[in-house]
Amino acid sequence: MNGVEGLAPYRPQIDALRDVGQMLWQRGWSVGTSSNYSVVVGRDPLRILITASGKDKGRLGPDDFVVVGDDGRGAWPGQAKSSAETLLHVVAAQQPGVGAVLHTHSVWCTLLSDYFFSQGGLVLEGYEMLKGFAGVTTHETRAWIEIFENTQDIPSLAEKVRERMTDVASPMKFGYLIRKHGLYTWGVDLEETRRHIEVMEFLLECTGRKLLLEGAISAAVVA
Ligand SMILES: CSCCC(=O)C(=O)COP(=O)(O)O
Ligand SMILES: [Zn+2]
Repeated sequence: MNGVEGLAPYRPQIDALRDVGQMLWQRGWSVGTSSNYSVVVGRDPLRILITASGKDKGRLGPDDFVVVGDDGRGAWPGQAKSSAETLLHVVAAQQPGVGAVLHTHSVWCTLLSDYFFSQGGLVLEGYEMLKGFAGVTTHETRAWIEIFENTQDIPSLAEKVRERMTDVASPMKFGYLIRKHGLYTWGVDLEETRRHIEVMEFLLECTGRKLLLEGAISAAVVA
């Protein structure tokens, strides 16, 4: 079996990820080859279909994907190099109820992840759109979105993320930010994860624009 022959059983999932890539690129959240996407295609052993590294996410080709196992390595030889951030997908996919992971690099995520970094995270609260997150039934919800320092040491970041996703007392829900880098979200399947990323991006943009508005109003009051 050569590198891409093994992808044949996963054509429906590949097509779905290509569509998501086009949408996220059009929204401006996955430009310049940034971002990576995955879906779980097997359990026992874990198998994740993930984007190959360095590809234009708005124009993903049918062979721009890799199937990896829980060590983040190709499940068979000869495949392309998987995303540089593969282990962040593996850690999320290893958690119960996670069937897909999407990572984006929007302008608002990049700026807010730096602005709120010293506070360890940011709060999303009071917005009706919070009900777009699975299990949330009221706008009177307080979602804490954690921010991790950016690093090129992905195995070490993956361990930090694992600790917070498996924290029994208060596990991270919905997603997290990486400072000056981007957003990771997950869900039971690609449909739910796509909704989560749209909701998260919407709420982060609200947070950023509100800060700008408040700044403009206080400047006007002073003047
Ligand atoms: C210009 S994108 C820098 C790398 C990155 O953060 C990313 O999301 C894409 O990396 P990949 O290896 O998955 O293509
Ligand atoms: Zn990234």
